[in-house]
Amino acid sequence: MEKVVLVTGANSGIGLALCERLLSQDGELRLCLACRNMGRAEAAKSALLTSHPQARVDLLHLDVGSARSVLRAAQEVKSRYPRVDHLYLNAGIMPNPKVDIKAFFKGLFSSNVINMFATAEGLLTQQDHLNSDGLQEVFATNLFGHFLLVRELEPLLGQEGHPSKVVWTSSSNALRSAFSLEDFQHRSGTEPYSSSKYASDLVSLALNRHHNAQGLFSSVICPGLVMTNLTYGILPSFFWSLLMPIMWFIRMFTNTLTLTPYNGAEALNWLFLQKPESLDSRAKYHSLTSGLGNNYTQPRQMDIDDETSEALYGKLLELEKVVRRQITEEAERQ
Ligand SMILES: NC(=O)C1=CN([C@@H]2O[C@H](COP(=O)(O)OP(=O)(O)OC[C@H]3O[C@@H](n4cnc5c(N)ncnc54)[C@H](OP(=O)(O)O)[C@@H]3O)[C@@H](O)[C@H]2O)C=CC1
Ligand SMILES: CC(C)CCC[C@@H](C)[C@H]1CC[C@H]2C3=C(CC[C@]12C)[C@@]1(C)CCC(=O)C[C@@H]1CC3
Repeated sequence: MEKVVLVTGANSGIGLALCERLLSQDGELRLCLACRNMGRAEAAKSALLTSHPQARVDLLHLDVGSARSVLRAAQEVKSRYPRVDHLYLNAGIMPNPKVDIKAFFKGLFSSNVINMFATAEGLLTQQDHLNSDGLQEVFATNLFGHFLLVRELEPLLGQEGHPSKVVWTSSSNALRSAFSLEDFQHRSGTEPYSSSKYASDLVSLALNRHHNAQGLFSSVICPGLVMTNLTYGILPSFFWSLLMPIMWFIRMFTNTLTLTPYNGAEALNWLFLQKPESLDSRAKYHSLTSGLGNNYTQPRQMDIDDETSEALYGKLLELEKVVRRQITEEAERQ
């Protein structure tokens, strides 16, 4: 049977580049683009079919920021496919980003300049709000919706003799300093993006602990700094044009400025080819691009521990119960 691959946030940026690369790799794939905007999903499908006319590309309506939409989409997946071989949890948002310009110029002339361009530590804040489920939107989109999707699709992930891979698009901006177990939705801070990405690193570790035996293997990747809708939302394009020469120069000293979605998808594509049992649960797989433009993937140990990972996993299971109850009660009232 052909491999089934589902990609969230597949209609643009790194997700779309991954789809292109996967189809070039394996013409037999059954590729499912899971997107919230069906117009953009159709456009992405047409683009993929232009370069791969024989490809089997399906669309799935999925808003990962809405628990109801996740449950509905998961039902649809179960009715369409007997199993899911690769589940790419790639959709993500960074709403209302603000750059601390003073910190940037201070960092630019310090020994921390490379780390600053790689992680954005101390540079970026966002303004978040509650979504219709009463959850913080960044947490709900980047983390919880994906967690719920994995929970719902468990019967399709890792069947007898067929291990499945779950891959989270995390970030180098996943920082322990932005995350707190007591405030795992990041209600009170100003770095919800960083917190949600750190949480995805923790959840991936917990999924491996709980589900490797059943054949579900979870990994996290960092695509590097890539020019996409997400990054264009951080600064006006005029600023990006000014910054580009600096970024090309910095690329001589650090390999994390991958810049194009194709390069950024390197680690996602690399993981597709690996035996799941050979992967390291505690490593983040980084897409890197050398000064000469060569792409490669490198594992780097994450700053995570079992205790925090297990505690967060427990809290997410609790929250899942609450959200499911809420949805059932609302359905009964209608
Ligand atoms: N660009 C970068 O430098 C980096 C990006 N990342 C991560 O890479 C991932 C992909 O982002 P990138 O390609 O850069 O940015 P894009 O904005 O191009 O892609 C994000 C994708 O996620 C989708 N999406 C957002 N919210 C939802 C939702 N509620 N339900 C379903 N889909 C949704 C978007 O759909 P729509 O078109 O409808 O908005 C879009 O397809 C994200 O997780 C991001 O955090 C990590 C590190 C660096
Ligand atoms: C104010 C300006 C003249 C220059 C600001 C530069 C910053 C916009 C960038 C420096 C490091 C970048 C970075 C990201 C966004 C843009 C920067 C902050 C990310 C946070 C984008 C999303 C990620 O997940 C990781 C990236 C790390 C580096």
